[in-house]
Amino acid sequence: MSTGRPRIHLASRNAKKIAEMQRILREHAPDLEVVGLDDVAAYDEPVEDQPTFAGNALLKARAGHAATGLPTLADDSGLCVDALNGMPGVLSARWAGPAKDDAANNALLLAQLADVPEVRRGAHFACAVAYVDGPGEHGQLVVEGRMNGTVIDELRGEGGFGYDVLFVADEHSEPERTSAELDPAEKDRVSHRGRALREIAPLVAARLDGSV
Ligand SMILES: O=P(O)(O)OP(=O)(O)OP(=O)(O)OC[C@H]1O[C@@H](n2cnc3c(O)ncnc32)[C@H](O)[C@@H]1O
Ligand SMILES: [Mg+2]
Repeated sequence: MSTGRPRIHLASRNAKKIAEMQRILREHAPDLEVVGLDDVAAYDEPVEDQPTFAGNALLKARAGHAATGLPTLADDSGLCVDALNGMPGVLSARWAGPAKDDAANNALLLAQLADVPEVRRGAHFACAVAYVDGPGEHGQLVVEGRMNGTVIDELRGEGGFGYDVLFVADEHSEPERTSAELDPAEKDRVSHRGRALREIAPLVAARLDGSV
């Protein structure tokens, strides 16, 4: 049922990512009514085959907009590890195989970094958020956010998702807490996703308002 509020489609299959996106959007664009992939008719979702986060986020947002006719937001994100030349990067979700299993991904990353000393365990999370509401370049917006930190050598914490149990953001290194040990609001404040969504939320709100 329509609430009269501007509606936006969030094209993601990752429930925990969606929860983060919704809570950040709620704070920074409270008027938006968000609908998820489960609320719209099924459509062929694209293969995420682009070399960049921005490229994949745009693929997902374009496909979502084409299928639903709704303004669509999509996030593509991942962990880029210095000692692995930026991998897993855009391959983060499927690092240990097509099952997209967080525990298997973390176990593989830990094994790959087993001999890497702490001083060389730098990494960052990257997030591109794409918004599409029409054809061509002027029907789209893309922003990017980043969170710098370190990959530790054990799993710690119960919150968050994905690689959060292995990652200590620079802002939370003293005392050391992984992203999975932070309150949701603490993670959002420093996270790649929080930064990208806080940048795009007012731009999206203005476009939905018709003021740009
Ligand atoms: O593509 P959608 O349907 O949105 O869902 P997905 O889980 O496949 O999402 P991505 O393709 O963007 O892959 C992102 C992966 O990167 C990791 N990741 C991204 N953001 C993260 C975060 O905030 N904390 C921990 N891991 C994260 C995690 O493994 C995700 O599955
Ligand atoms: Mg994906």
